[in-house]
Amino acid sequence: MRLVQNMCTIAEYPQAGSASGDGCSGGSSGRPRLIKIAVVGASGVGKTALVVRFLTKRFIGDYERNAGNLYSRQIQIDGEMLAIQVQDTPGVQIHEHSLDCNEQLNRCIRWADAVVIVFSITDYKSYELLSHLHQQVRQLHPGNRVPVVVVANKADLLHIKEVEPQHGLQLANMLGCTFYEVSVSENYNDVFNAFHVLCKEVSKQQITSTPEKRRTSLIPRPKSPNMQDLKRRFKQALSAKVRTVTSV
Ligand SMILES: Nc1nc2c(ncn2[C@@H]2O[C@H](COP(=O)(O)OP(=O)(O)OP(=O)(O)O)[C@@H](O)[C@H]2O)c(=O)[nH]1
Repeated sequence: MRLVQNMCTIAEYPQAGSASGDGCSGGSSGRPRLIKIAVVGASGVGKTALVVRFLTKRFIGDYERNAGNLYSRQIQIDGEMLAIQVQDTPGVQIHEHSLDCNEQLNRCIRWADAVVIVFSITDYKSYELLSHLHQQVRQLHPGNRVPVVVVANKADLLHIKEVEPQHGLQLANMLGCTFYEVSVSENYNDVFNAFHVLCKEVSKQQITSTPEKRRTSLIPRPKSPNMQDLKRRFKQALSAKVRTVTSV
């Protein structure tokens, strides 16, 4: 859902595509490194609430349907300032046993360095979407282990739960994802931790795959010139020249 109230603390970008596309700007240019995160899941599971909570620490319960907004924030991780962009996405649905993914959602997933898949413990259908969404992420990033975090939201509504949090954990483990059970409405720390862990993982990946690092690990360093050898060769060349001159 989209925020009804105007959030001036958050820089909002008009289009996901307008952001720097390499996912690793900054570094040598002095700008903070960029980490792009897409938040996906069924409608009404609390995606916007989660993003807003992470960005502003506040829980705002009044939303209208989300058209897909991009927000940004800078956070410090392990002493390094990182620019985080979070893409909120419209809710997805299952259509005849397969994911009803529109091009906008696919674009967001392709754009992202990491993905948060959200479901609500009060909505079994949103839980069923989890493995479909995970598969979609893997398909859109072939050969690339994009970090994925699974967030089970609305933990404060245990009395109307349709999914055992334990089942969410088991499925996330099976898919190789980190799992967080949170209540966006009641707890900021769990929300922050989920994003923090994700950012750390992406950051680690970016650092180990920067061109400079790759180049230095692949290309052997040229040997430093051996001065003794150079002197010997210079002497040889000189004496050959002297020999030629005296023979003339
Ligand atoms: N009780 C409770 N309500 C929550 C929590 N998180 C979100 N909500 C409520 O759930 C409703 C849906 O939240 P949104 O953040 O708009 O959900 P969404 O996934 O962005 O929805 P779409 O835009 O339709 O995709 C809102 O009324 C929120 O106030 C939570 O942790 N606990």
